[in-house]
Amino acid sequence: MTLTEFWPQCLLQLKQSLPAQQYQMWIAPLTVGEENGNWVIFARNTFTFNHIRERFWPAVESARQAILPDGSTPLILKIGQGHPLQAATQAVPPSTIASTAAVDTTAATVVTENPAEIIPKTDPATPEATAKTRAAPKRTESAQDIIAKRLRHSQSKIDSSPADNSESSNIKPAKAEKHEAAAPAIAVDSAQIAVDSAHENSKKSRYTETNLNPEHTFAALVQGKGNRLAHAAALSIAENPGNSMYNPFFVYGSTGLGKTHLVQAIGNQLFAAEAKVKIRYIHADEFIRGIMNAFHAKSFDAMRQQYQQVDLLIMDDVQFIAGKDRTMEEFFYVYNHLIDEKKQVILTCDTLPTHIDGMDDRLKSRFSWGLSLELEPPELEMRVAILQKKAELAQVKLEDEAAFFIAKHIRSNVRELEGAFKRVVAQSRFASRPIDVGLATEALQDILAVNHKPMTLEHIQNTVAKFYGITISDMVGKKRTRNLARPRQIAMTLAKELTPLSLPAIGSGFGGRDHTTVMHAVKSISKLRKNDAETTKAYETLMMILRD
Ligand SMILES: Nc1ncnc2c1ncn2[C@@H]1O[C@H](COP(=O)(O)OP(=O)(O)OP(=O)(O)O)[C@@H](O)[C@H]1O
Repeated sequence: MTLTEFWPQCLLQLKQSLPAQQYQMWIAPLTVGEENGNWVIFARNTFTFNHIRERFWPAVESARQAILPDGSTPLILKIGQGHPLQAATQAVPPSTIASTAAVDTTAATVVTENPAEIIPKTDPATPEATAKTRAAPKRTESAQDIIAKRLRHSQSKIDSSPADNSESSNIKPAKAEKHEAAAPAIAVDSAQIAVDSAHENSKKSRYTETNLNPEHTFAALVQGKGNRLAHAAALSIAENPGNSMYNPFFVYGSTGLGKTHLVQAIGNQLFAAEAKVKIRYIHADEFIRGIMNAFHAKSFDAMRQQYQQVDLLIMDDVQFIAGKDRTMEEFFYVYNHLIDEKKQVILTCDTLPTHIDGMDDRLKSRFSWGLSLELEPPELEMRVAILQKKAELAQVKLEDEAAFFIAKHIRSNVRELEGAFKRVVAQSRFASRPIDVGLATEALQDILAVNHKPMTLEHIQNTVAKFYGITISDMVGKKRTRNLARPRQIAMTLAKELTPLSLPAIGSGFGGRDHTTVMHAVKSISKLRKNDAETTKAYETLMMILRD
C-alpha cells in the first residue's frame, strides 16, 4: 500500500472517530510526504505538532493499525509542509488495498518534497480550473445557516456535501473515471493532489482576506477569573454566530487584557469550522483610513458594500471612531445592515458603550443591544497559567517557581507579562541557562526595581481592617473584644512575617503596644492555624492578597 492510498483511509477513520470540529481543525489540515522510506505526516507549525502529538497521535496510530495490521512502514510526525490529501469517501476493504498496492509500484514518487513537481491532471492555473473555482455557488446563506448546516451533517455526509466542498466537486468524477479506466493509481492521486492544493490555496486567500492573526486561537487563550464569562460567550458565538442574544458582542476592558485575542479567536474558530463564512477583522483606525480614502475617491457605496457583505465583522477599539462624524455615520449604516441581516458584529472598546465620549448616541444605544462583557486583569493563578501557555507554545522549559516569580511581579496586564516572558527567554538563550528564578531576576532587574514596593505596616493594617470590615482605629485601639482582637493579632503576625520590622516596632505601630503582646499574638495565631480552619483560611487569603 502506498502513502497516497493509506492517508485518505486513515483520514476517513479519524473523521469517523473524532468529533467533527476537532477533525476539521486539527487533522484535515495535515499534509503528508515520504522521507527515506518513512511515511511522514506534516504539521504546519510547532503548536500544531505538539497538539497532534499529545492529543491525536494515539488515534492516528490505531487508525494505522486498523488499516495496515501488518504494516511495517514507520509513520513519523514532523513540522513542515507535505501534500494535502482528503479523506477517502469510503473505507477500502483490505483485499482491494492489497490489489491496488500490487499494481501501483511508482506511487511513492508522487509524494515529493516539492509540490510543484507534481504534474496535475487538471492544472489549477488553467482557465478551466480557475473557472471551476470561481463557479463555486454564490453564498446566500447566513453564517448561522452554514454553521447549523454543518452541525446537522453527519460525518459520513460531509464527504459528499457540495456545500462543504464546492471546489472539490470535480474530484469525484475524475476519480471514478480513473478507476473505470483502470489507470495507474499515480494518475488518480496526481489529479486529487492538484485539486486539493487549488482548494488549499483558495482557502488560504480567503483566510488572508479575514485579516485575522492565526495565533489568536482559543487553544492559545488561557481561561481564568478575569475572562471566564467573555470566554464562554465567545465560544457560544463561534458555534452559533448571529444569535440576537450576543449581537453585538461588546468586549471592553483596559489595554493588554486580551480583547483582540479573544475576539479573533471567534473568527479563527469560525473559519476553521467553515471557511466559506466571510469574516472581516478590522481595527477602527483602518476603518477611519478607509473612510478618508472613500471620501477622496467618492466611493462610499463601494466601501459600504464591502462591509455589508460579511457574515462576521469584528471591529477592534471602536472608541477611536468617536468624534468623527462621517466615520460614525458610515459605520452606523454598515452596523444596522449587518444586525438586520442577522450577521454577527463584535466590537472591542476600552470602556462600556454608554461611557464612550463623543460617540453618537444612536451607536451607543445600539452597542448595548447585545451582550457587553468586561475583561478584568488576570489574578496570580491566571498569570502563571498564561506564562506556562506561552512557554508551551514557544517550546521553552519554564520552571514553576520562575513562572510564579514572574507572575508575582508583573501584574498590570498580559501584554507586559508577555514582554517580561520574552525578555527572560532571550536572557536564557543568550546565557545558555535554564529559566529559573535567578535568571528571571537578572532579566527583569529594572522592572522589578520599579515595581518593588516594600511592604508597610500601614498597608497590612488597612488590608486586614478592610477584610474584616473594621476601622483602623479599631485595629490600633484599646478595645479587646474578640471581633477586634483576632484581626489585630492576625495583622501583627502578618507584619512579623512580611516586614523586616522588629517586635517592638510592630507593637508601637499598633497603638504603642509592648513587644510581648506581639509575641503573644504570633503564638496564638500560629496555634489557631493548626486547629481552626476559619483562621487558617483568613490568614492564607490575606497573605495572598498582600503578596499579589
Ligand atoms: N488569557 C490570555 N491567554 C493567553 N494570552 C493572552 C491572554 N490575554 C491576553 N493574551 C496575550 O496578551 C497580548 C495582548 O492581548 P491583546 O492584544 O488581545 O489585548 P487587548 O486587550 O486587545 O489590548 P489593547 O486594548 O491594547 O488593544 C496578546 O499577545 C495576547 O495573545
